[in-house]
Amino acid sequence: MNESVSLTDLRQGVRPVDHPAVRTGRIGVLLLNLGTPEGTGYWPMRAYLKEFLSDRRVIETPRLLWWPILNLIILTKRPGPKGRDYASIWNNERDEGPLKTITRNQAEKVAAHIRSIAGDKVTVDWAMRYGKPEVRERIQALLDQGCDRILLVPLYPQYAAATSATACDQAFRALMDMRWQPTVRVSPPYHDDPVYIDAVVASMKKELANLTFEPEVILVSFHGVPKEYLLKGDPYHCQCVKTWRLMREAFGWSPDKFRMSFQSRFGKAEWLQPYTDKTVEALAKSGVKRMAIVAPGFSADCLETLEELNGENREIFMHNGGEEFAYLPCLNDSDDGMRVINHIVERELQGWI
Ligand SMILES: C=CC1=C(C)c2cc3[nH]c(cc4nc(cc5[nH]c(cc1n2)c(C)c5CCC(=O)O)C(CCC(=O)O)=C4C)c(C)c3C=C
Ligand SMILES: [Fe+2]
Ligand SMILES: [Fe+2]
Repeated sequence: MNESVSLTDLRQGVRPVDHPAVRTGRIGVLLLNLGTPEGTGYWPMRAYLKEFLSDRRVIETPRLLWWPILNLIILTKRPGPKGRDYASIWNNERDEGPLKTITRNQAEKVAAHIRSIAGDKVTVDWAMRYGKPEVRERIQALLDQGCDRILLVPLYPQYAAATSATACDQAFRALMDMRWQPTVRVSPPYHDDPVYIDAVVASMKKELANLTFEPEVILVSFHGVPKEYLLKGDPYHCQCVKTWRLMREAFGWSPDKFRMSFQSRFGKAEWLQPYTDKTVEALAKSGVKRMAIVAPGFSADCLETLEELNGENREIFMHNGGEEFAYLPCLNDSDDGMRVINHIVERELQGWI
């Protein structure tokens, strides 16, 4: 080793001749979301569903049982109809799913915010657990820019093993091969953070004020998971209930007017209840004529909100006697939404910037 290089030289980028060049000293922030197919045709849909539904954090069924169900049934039958659903919400201008467009916008806005408070030493990027941009590739890009500290930000207010944990697994899998790993922080779930609750409530109030009718019922719908995951100790259910309770208290509505439910059931097993579609149908059949639905568990609008809630559930409501239905959008990259993500990133970077 060349011992003639002083500490000052090292700080200025001078290195002993036998040392490899390494860039250090920067901080990376990586926003993580779920992912979306690369296209709406059969093959991109199949590739997306295969990656998603092969994840053991998502499907906990023993592999020997799951493999034939996935490969022989689901990956044959599901890509076609689901591709058509995606086509109905696709961002044709950018040729991508809305989840991707919105997550990119969120990352750009966080980058501008962090630059305004910390200058130029932080790089903000984004990645998807399934599909592109890949987590491994974006972590490498941060390292290439000299980020030796990385903050991972799973964009899920409520923690679930099937979402937050698997996003982090993917990041840690990338780090597994590295000799010189960056220092890593993970931001916590924010289901009861007052900044998040205030933002969701403020955004809903603005949307409600623009409606031409006053809903008799507001339904707060969260993505479901199999009930078994709750029984095995996943905190997701309780975090959803707490979010709903805090929102309800902020609105001052009673639990029969401000309801909660779980959507997107998949397969035959029991999922968290009450189910959104059954709740919407029951509300309409019980004589409710005007309702609004909101999905605060999604940080960005996507298939599950734009097509399932604003499409399928609207139809269920109208078909069963409902007259007015409003879907209230997710926080997305709105000012209210960015207040939440900026707050989390700024707080979790403390001590680094
Ligand atoms: C089958 C198991 C699934 C579990 C468990 C699950 C949990 C879960 N998912 C989200 C958020 C999203 N899911 C989205 C789509 C989607 N989800 C599943 C299955 C499970 N999700 C599938 C198969 C799909 C693809 C569409 C379909 O074939 O039905 C999306 C939308 C992505 C997009 O591109 O728009 C989101 C977001 C959460 C939050 C969650 C558990 C807490
Ligand atoms: Fe899902
Ligand atoms: Fe619970």
